[in-house]
Amino acid sequence: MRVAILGATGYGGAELVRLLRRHPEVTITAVYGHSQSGKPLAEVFPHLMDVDVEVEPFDASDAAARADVVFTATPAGVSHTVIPALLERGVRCIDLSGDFRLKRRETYRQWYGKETAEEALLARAVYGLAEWFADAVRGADLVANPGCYPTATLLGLLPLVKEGLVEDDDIVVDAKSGVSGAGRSPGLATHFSEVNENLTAYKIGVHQHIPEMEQTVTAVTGRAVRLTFIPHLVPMTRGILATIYARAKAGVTERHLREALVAAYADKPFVRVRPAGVVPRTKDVYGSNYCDLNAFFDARTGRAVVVAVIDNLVKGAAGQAVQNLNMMMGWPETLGLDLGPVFP
Ligand SMILES: NC(=O)C1=CN([C@@H]2O[C@H](COP(=O)(O)OP(=O)(O)OC[C@H]3O[C@@H](n4cnc5c(N)ncnc54)[C@H](OP(=O)(O)O)[C@@H]3O)[C@@H](O)[C@H]2O)C=CC1
Ligand SMILES: CC(=O)N[C@@H](CCC(=O)OP(=O)(O)O)C(=O)O
Repeated sequence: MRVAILGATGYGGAELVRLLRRHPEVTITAVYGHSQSGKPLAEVFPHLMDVDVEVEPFDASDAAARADVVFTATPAGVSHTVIPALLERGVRCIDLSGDFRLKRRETYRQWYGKETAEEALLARAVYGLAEWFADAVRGADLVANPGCYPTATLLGLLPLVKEGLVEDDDIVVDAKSGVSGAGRSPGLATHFSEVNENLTAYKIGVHQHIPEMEQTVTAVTGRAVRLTFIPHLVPMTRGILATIYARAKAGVTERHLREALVAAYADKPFVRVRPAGVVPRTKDVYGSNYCDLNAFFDARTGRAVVVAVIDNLVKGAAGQAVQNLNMMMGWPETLGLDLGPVFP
């Protein structure tokens, strides 16, 4: 299978190269960039020095001639301008950005402050939360790979709301991300001396992942929900930890909560429900496609608590995108993703 990557000079794109070059069914036939076109990829990323490809300017006809599948790992507002031309030429697409995740154009406009695709194309896109929408992903020609925060949050939350173990009206998600979640472009918000030994909440109540999470809870439960979601920037490179709080329904105990997680992910190779009482940590999944989860019950306040961790660049981006490719192609879900976590 011939694949091309647009945005290969970014963190998500580089991580796709790292994973796909070892994938037994895949050949990377082209990598496209933006401002760094013309350079060898190894010059942009010395850790990929044995990958002998040059970064090229993107052209849809060229990509369609050279690839069966194109991954787009571009900033918000870009992929919706290139994917229609690829689909018209019969190329299947997996988009790592937010452009095709929300079903309503107006919602995207409101939360991203940009334009995106026509609603017919948004309807055609399958939301690639692989553990929950496998059947739809199998037949898809356009997959919207989930956001990093929604991946961790939804994997933890969906089993509880689906089984009706918690009230829908008071869900709070407190999430922390490493700085690579902000991408490679330098900026004041990610400047070492301002991030190091610092901890900050940001985009309180206005983060663009809020409608994605709400839309997906509704898709699974049929019920409208409003989530409080507060992201934080943590002075580490990779990793997301989401702590989800919700009022448990009467009679619900930690055993019920954990049983719901175990049942939801019994045959899912990348979700690991930890033994009772064990708190997942970001280093337990670093560099891997795992999401580690556990549920707890705060009996004093009646709150269910779920802790979920992922590597934002793997399960939160490139790893989940490869998982989606495997499912689209009917290959084993784990192909090319046998990555043990790096510890410590
Ligand atoms: N980082 C993460 O943990 C996650 C990221 N995502 C999403 O994935 C996408 C990529 O993220 P990430 O890799 O972190 O971002 P980066 O900023 O690291 O990389 C963005 C890439 O897109 C290219 N690019 C920038 N502008 C344009 C343009 N106008 N047209 C074509 N290409 C362009 C950049 O090229 P150049 O070299 O010129 O800058 C670079 O290759 C984003 O939408 C992000 O929100 C999703 C989940 C997790
Ligand atoms: C730490 C950090 O800044 N994280 C980014 C993650 C954004 C992202 O991945 O964007 P989309 O999924 O919407 O494309 C943020 O919070 O905006």
